[in-house]
Amino acid sequence: MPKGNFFVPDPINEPILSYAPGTQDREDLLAKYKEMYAQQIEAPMFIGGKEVHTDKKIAMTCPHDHQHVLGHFSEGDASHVNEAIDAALAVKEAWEKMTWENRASIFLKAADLLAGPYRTKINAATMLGQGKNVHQAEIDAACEFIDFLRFNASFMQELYMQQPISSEGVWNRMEYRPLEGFLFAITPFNFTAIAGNLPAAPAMLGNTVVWKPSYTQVYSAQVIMEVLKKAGLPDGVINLIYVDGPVAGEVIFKHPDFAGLHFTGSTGVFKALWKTIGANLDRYKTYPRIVGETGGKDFVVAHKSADAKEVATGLVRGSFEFQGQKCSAASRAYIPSNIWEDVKKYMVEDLKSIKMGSPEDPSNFVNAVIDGVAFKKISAYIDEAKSAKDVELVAGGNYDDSKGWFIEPTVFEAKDPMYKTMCEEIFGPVLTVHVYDENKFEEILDIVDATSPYALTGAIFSKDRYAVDIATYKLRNAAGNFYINDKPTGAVVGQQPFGGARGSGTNDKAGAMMNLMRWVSARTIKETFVSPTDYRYPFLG
Ligand SMILES: NC(=O)c1ccc[n+]([C@@H]2O[C@H](COP(=O)([O-])OP(=O)(O)OC[C@H]3O[C@@H](n4cnc5c(N)ncnc54)[C@H](O)[C@@H]3O)[C@@H](O)[C@H]2O)c1
Ligand SMILES: N[C@@H](CCC=O)C(=O)O
Repeated sequence: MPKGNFFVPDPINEPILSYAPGTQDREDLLAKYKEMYAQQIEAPMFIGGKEVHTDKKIAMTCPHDHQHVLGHFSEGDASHVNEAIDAALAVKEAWEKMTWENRASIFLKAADLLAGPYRTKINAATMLGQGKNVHQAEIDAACEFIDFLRFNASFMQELYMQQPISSEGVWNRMEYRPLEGFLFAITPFNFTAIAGNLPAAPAMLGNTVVWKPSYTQVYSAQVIMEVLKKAGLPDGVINLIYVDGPVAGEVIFKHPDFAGLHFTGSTGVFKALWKTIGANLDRYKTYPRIVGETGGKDFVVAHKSADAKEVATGLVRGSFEFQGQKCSAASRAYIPSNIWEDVKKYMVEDLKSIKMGSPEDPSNFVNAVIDGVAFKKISAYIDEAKSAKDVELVAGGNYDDSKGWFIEPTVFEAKDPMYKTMCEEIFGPVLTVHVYDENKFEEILDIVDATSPYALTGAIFSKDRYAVDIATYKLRNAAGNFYINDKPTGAVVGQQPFGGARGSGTNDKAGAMMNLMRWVSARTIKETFVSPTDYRYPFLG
């Protein structure tokens, strides 16, 4: 047992490597990419101590080269879900008894493995399987994931230090127990860091987890599991299953030991899961914790005092990095009439210079969208907008799925601020701009606030401080992450804790102590040093 108050190393954000031409880092990463491209892997599920292969093999392909197979993963069924739950419950007691510093140490080691020997592998896997360019892979799969692990260890320590006061003769203590039961982590395709963090954060606090990633993120999920095992994570603490969502849900949400859901994905799926959990409430031993970070329809509003070049740059990066497949991506913009022509000119110039293609060529700013389903959905929005009345195509608008799922960064101008692509989450490289009368700033803020059911991210560009102040107040419920004179993407762990409200989620802020608090159930312990031996009140004599 520990004899000392231990402190984890102070976390600092993992430095982002530049991968500039001529650097060794770039050479190493591209060599790893080529090596992995040429391989074929067989990806098993990880249940308890076992690598589980099944007869049902599903191909993993590259978004930019959809006929190229990276390997196959084994799909499981309800029996594997049950095995994963049993494995999680079997090791629960041993894992929650492990001292917190030993749990922390495993995840800190995983962070160092990712920062060092596994950096190229996790980045290359994310480029190949999810279609990220070098920079987007680096800020996600390496840096953000490393930050989640290191900062969460520090937040865990801080959480444990929150203790009640004690009065004379008494020692009050707060014990942060893991939840009673197992947790279910369901993760999206678009961020390797989120996929890793959703099972890792509750596990760090002593919980055991069943983790179901998106089928289009399995390739990098394998690397995550490899790293966690290499770091010493005991078997059964995180059980990785490749099972269809509804099949997994059918087993998990009926299980009496289901204790919590850590979800990131679309709003529709999250609402359906919440309803299922509600309908099964009487089956559970405890009230399950439900954390979900979901969709967005993220905005950029410019004031008439804004700098047109800054706005255009914020829009190009905020809307089109990773093909707009960020929950935070700018997808609706409100530009005042006095600067629109300049903003348009700069954006069109930038978009003409943008190259689209394979992530293997780091000069390709834009790569392919994730899969055929996304391609069809996004291109249908584009086709509809192209033929809509009062909607003008400003840039892009073409797409091609002959080799990969490529869609040009596309900008529309809509006269109606409530036009469909101003309101609905498209989750692709499509930005719609509404140009407003430069003297109707406050009116446009009301429209921004009322347009969408989401409230994830948003930005105001302005040189006028009164305008910044008004927007910050009027849009206080319209975004969980609000940016002043910056694009609405790229939150950094420890700096901009991330999450939205309204239809965008429970806003438990990934990468903050707030999130960790959802994975513990506190027990208050009062110890009296000298117990009373007379029931009578002293003043009664
Ligand atoms: N707010 C955030 O922090 C955040 C971050 C990343 C992505 N997102 C959102 O995620 C979405 C994109 O990711 P996606 O396409 O992977 O989302 P998705 O909702 O399609 O899938 C997310 C996960 O849910 C699973 N799933 C789907 N239906 C299920 C069911 N019935 N039962 C159980 N599991 C089920 C999927 O297999 C996947 O693992 C966008 O809406 C985006 O805004 C939000
Ligand atoms: N945290 C990321 C978005 C995650 C969702 O896809 C950002 O801030 O851009």
